[in-house]
Amino acid sequence: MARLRVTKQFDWEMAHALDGHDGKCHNIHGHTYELSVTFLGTPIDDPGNPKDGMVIDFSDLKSIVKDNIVKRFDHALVLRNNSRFLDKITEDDNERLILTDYQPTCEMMLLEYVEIIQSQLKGIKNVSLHSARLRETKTSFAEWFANDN
Ligand SMILES: Nc1nc2c(c(=O)[nH]1)N=C([C@H](O)[C@H](O)COP(=O)(O)OP(=O)(O)OP(=O)(O)O)CN2
Repeated sequence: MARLRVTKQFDWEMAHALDGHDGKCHNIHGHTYELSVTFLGTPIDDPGNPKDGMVIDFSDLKSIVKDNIVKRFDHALVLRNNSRFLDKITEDDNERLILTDYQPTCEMMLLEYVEIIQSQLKGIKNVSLHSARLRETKTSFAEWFANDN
């Protein structure tokens, strides 16, 4: 059977700061992030199986991303764990403060999301993560492709 790709898109609101950046992005600011995830696989050929004809059920894909990424990052403030803002903002002030051990750029956050998604796919045969795109603004996004890695 032919292999093909299926894609699902998600979005959420999130703030971040790029400490040390030489432009305006060193300030705390927010974006509507859009994550697009594409899976490659062969449709299940098993009449009677509830997933017959699907590479991966869009609903299962939704659960993977919503439960593990969107629920955690939506309306979060993402700061590097040595951010200068940590003198002023704590989890008491902002219950959705997420600290990262990397600079929270579009690229680095996308790498974290790819790792999360891949860990959730372990044990699922016939399908793999093909690519993912994280859009930060109307004109800026980062992309990851399995073939590049
Ligand atoms: N390679 C990266 N460069 C920048 C990142 C990033 O994550 N990776 N992030 C920022 C800022 O956080 C923010 O996204 C601003 O980006 P920019 O595209 O410059 O946004 P603008 O709205 O100013 O751009 P327009 O072209 O006017 O839409 C900066 N760089």
